[in-house]
This record gives sequence, C-alpha cells and structure tokens, in this order.
Amino acid sequence: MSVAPILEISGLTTVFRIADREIVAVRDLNLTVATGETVALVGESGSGKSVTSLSIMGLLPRGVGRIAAGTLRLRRKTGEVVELQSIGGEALRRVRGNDIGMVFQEPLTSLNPVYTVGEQIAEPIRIHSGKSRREALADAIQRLEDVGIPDPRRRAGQYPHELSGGMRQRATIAMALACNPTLLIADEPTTALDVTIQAQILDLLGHLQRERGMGMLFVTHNLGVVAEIADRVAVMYAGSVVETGSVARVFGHPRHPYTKGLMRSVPRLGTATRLKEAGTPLPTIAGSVPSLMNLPEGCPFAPRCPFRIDACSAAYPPLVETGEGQFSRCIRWQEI
Ligand SMILES: Nc1ncnc2c1ncn2[C@@H]1O[C@H](COP(=O)(O)OP(=O)(O)OP(=O)(O)O)[C@@H](O)[C@H]1O
Repeated sequence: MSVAPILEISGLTTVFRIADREIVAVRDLNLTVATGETVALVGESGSGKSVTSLSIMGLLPRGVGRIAAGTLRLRRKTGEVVELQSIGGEALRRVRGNDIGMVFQEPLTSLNPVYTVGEQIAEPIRIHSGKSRREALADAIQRLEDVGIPDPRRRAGQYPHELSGGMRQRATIAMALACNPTLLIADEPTTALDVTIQAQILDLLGHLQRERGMGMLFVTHNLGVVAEIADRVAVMYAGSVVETGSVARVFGHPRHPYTKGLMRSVPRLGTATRLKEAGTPLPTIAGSVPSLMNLPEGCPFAPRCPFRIDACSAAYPPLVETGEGQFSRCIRWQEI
C-alpha cells in the first residue's frame, strides 16, 4: 500500500533489566502501518508482541523496560509527526487515547470498576477535546451505539461488572475510539472471550477499521485471526520479526522456515483462505522457543530449523526483501 504511514517503526530494540542482566525482548524491529490498513503481529507466547505494542504506547514498566534503540514515528491527527520514543510524559499522554486508541485482552483491566461505563468513555473525550461533561457523555452514548451496544443510554449508566464479557469488550472498544484515533492498537482483543463472541468482536473491529479508515495494529497468537482481519503480517520469533509481507504472500509462499513450519503444522492447510476457515491458534513446532536470557548465537530459530547450516549460527541474519514487499530474516530464503 502506498498510502503515507501513520506509524513507522525503524530499528526498535526494547530491553528489560532482570536481576543484574539486560534481556533484549524486541530486536531491530521495522514495521509500518498505513491509513486504512490492518497489520497483524503474530507469534508464540513470549515472542515480543506485547512488548512491541507497549513500546509504541510508552507503557513499558518503568525502571524495568526501556527502548534502547530505534525510532517510532507517529503521524498525529493534526498531521504533525512525533517521535514517540523521545517525547515523554505529558506529550505522550496527549497522543495516547487521542491519536492512538488501545484495546487489550482483558476488558476488566482497561475498565475502572468504580466508574460507570459512560463516565469512563466520556473522560478521554473531555480531556482531549475540552468538551463539557454533558457533551462528552452524549458523545460517549453515541460511541456505545457505534460499537453495537443496545440501549446505550441505559448501559452508559451501568458499572463494568453489570455488563457481559462481550459487552465489556465492546465498551473498551468504544473507549478506545472515543477521540476518533487514526491508529488502533488491539492486543489479543478476542483471546479472553468465548468463541462466538470472539467472531463478533473481530467483525466489529474490522468494520470499524474500514468505516473510519483507521490504521490498525493487531496483536495475536492466532493465525486464523490474522487471515481473517489483516492486510499485512509480521511474524515474530524470540523478539525478532522473522518474516513480513502481505498476508497472501506470507501465508501462500512463506520464505522463512519458522513461518513455513507454522503453516505446515496446521492440518490440511496452506493458504490464507483455508487458515481462515480453520481459525486455529498457533500450532506447535518441534523444540521450544529459546529463553531470551539465553539466546543462541546468530539466528534464534537455528536450533529448531530443518534448513540450518553452520553459517546460521555465525551471525544474526538481516531482513532481506524476497519480492513483492515480502521480507525474510533467513539466509536460505531462496531455498524455502
Ligand atoms: N515486565 C517485564 N519484566 C521483565 N521481562 C519482561 C516483562 N514483560 C515482558 N518481558 C520479557 O519480554 C518477553 C516478551 O514478552 P511479550 O509479552 O512481548 O510476549 P508476547 O509475544 O506478547 O507473548 P504473550 O502472547 O504471552 O503475551 C517475555 O518473554 C519476557 O522475557
């Protein structure tokens, strides 16, 4: 897609201090999200997906996690471009909730139990737009309607515990969209929900993204969900993006042994369309993900890789373009 990016991440490296050591949770990550496109970040547990979204939002645990390198450029609603890694405190709060909306896995962690749903959605509207309490509440009720909550006026007066899990997630989506952000970050937004509700929330997010022309960064461990919702995908392994490109290219013609392994382990599947039908979580590959405390030299996937040669352990492989906007972090991509 040739539309100007809303988010442009170059060389992001995020580290955590654990005891007296630093571990690299995200290494040299490049990612763009353009207006009107959905980019999925997919990988197994611990691959660095959430650390990437926390890095973007400036929500890394203070004193423990930090961005060690890279730039994260965000084009604000006003057209101004800011570098998220270097603006702090107040400036970041102006961006968060205003230019970037966020939806997390567990709605109860985003919703405050002691305020009504309406008050919580109205709050960011008041802060970012300067509207009166009454006007902001009217907007909040409209947002609840936008996300398909029936009887939104009554729901706005209720507390989070009075809503079902699916309704609560709709309410957090309403809150994320309260200020009409241009970028939505959804981190495992359907994982904690029942399967039928998952499908509804996914449909809702897809619908809202298209209707509003937002960019969406969608974090998931589920390949079926990626096939369903995303235009492009970045596959993460042990803190690195190992392959990226359009969903059709990456799932149809994987150029990294890890992606290929994932595709092969989904029974009878090979294409994005079939994956969509399956809706399966990430399948397993023989061996286990290395600990970030103890990453192998060179390519982190090498110990599990059927294509491994000595050169793989000699140096960390660069991300190379394999054609049509697809990139692979494998020195043997041509043979895969
Ligand atoms: N608060 C923290 N303190 C120390 N290390 C952390 C912290 N959060 C994350 N990490 C490190 O970063 C790694 C990547 O975590 P991350 O949450 O991004 O994984 P993920 O791909 O989102 O997995 P999951 O799907 O399980 O959330 C973890 O394995 C851990 O080593």
